[in-house]
Amino acid sequence: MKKALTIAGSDSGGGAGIQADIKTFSAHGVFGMSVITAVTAQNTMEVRSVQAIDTAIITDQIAAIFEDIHVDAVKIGMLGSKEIVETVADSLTAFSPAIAILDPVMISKSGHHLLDERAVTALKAKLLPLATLVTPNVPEAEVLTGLSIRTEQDFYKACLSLTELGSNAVLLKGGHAEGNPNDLFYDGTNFHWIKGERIDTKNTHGTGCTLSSAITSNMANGLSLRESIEQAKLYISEAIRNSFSIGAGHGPVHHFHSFSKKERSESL
Ligand SMILES: Nc1ncnc2c1ncn2[C@@H]1O[C@H](COP(=O)(O)OP(=O)(O)OP(=O)(O)O)[C@@H](O)[C@H]1O
Ligand SMILES: Cc1ncc(COP(=O)(O)O)c(N)n1
Repeated sequence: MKKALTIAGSDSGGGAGIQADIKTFSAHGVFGMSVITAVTAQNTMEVRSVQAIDTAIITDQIAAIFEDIHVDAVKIGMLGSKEIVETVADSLTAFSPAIAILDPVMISKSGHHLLDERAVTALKAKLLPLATLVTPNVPEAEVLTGLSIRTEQDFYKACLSLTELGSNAVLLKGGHAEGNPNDLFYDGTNFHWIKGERIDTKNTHGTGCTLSSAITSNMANGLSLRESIEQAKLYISEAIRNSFSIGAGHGPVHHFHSFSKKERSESL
C-alpha cells in the first residue's frame, strides 16, 4: 500500500483540512499520515478560532514520520503563519520527498483568513520552489502573482508567473471564476484545460483540499502528473455531485471509494 502525508490544519467540522485529506487518501486506497499545523474550531458556517501548533512539534511530527516510514507523496494545505511556512519548508528541504503537492490555502469558504500576510512572502520564496505542483484558486493566484485574473488569457499569464516563482507545475482552479469550473494545468512546457461542469450546490466546503489530496493519492499510486489531475477532477466532480447538506452553511463533499481507471472502465 502506498503512503501519503498531509501537512495541514484540522477542521473540527470534518469537511476540509486534515480530515478531508485523510478521507480522500483512504478512498484512493492510500495509507494516510498527518502533520497538524493548526487546530481550527470550525463548522459549515464559520471558523470560530484558530490555534497554531508550536513549530517545534511540527518539526518533530515531520521527522518522526520520515525517519521511520517511506512517504510516497506529500500534500501541503493550511499553514497559517510565516513561522510555520518556514518550519515546513526547512523540514521538507531536509527530507526532500519525491512528490509535494502544495495547496496554498488562504481563506476559508466561510471567509476566514487562514494564512497571515507575512506568510505569503515566505510561501513564495521557500515553499513554491519545493512544489511538484501548486494548486491555487483564482483569489490565491492573484495574491501570489499580483495579477488580476479574469479572462482565459489571464489564466495563462498567472500560470507562467507561478512557474517563474519556482513551482515545477501549476493547476489554476476555476471554481471561483464565472461559468464552468475549468482548471488550467501548466506542466512547465504545455497548457491543458481540465474541464468541468458547474454543479449547482452550496456544499463545496473542502473542494480544494479534496482535489489536492486526490492528486497526491494518484501520484502516490504511480500515475503521471497529468493523469493524476484528470482522475482527481473526475473524483472531485463526483464528490461535489454527491455532497451532503449537513449543517446550515457550506456542507462537505462525499469521499466515495475511487475506482482505478481499469476498474472504472470495466464497471462502465
Ligand atoms: N460548483 C462546482 N461544480 C463543479 N466543480 C466545482 C465547483 N466548485 C469548484 N469546483 C471544482 O472543484 C475543484 C476545487 O476548486 P475550488 O476553486 O473550489 O478550490 P478552492 O477554492 O481552493 O477550494 P477550497 O475553498 O475548498 O479550498 C476545482 O477542480 C474546481 O473547478
Ligand atoms: C483547516 C482548513 N483547511 C483548509 C480549509 C479551506 O477549505 P474551504 O475553503 O472549503 O473552507 C479550511 N476551511 N480549513
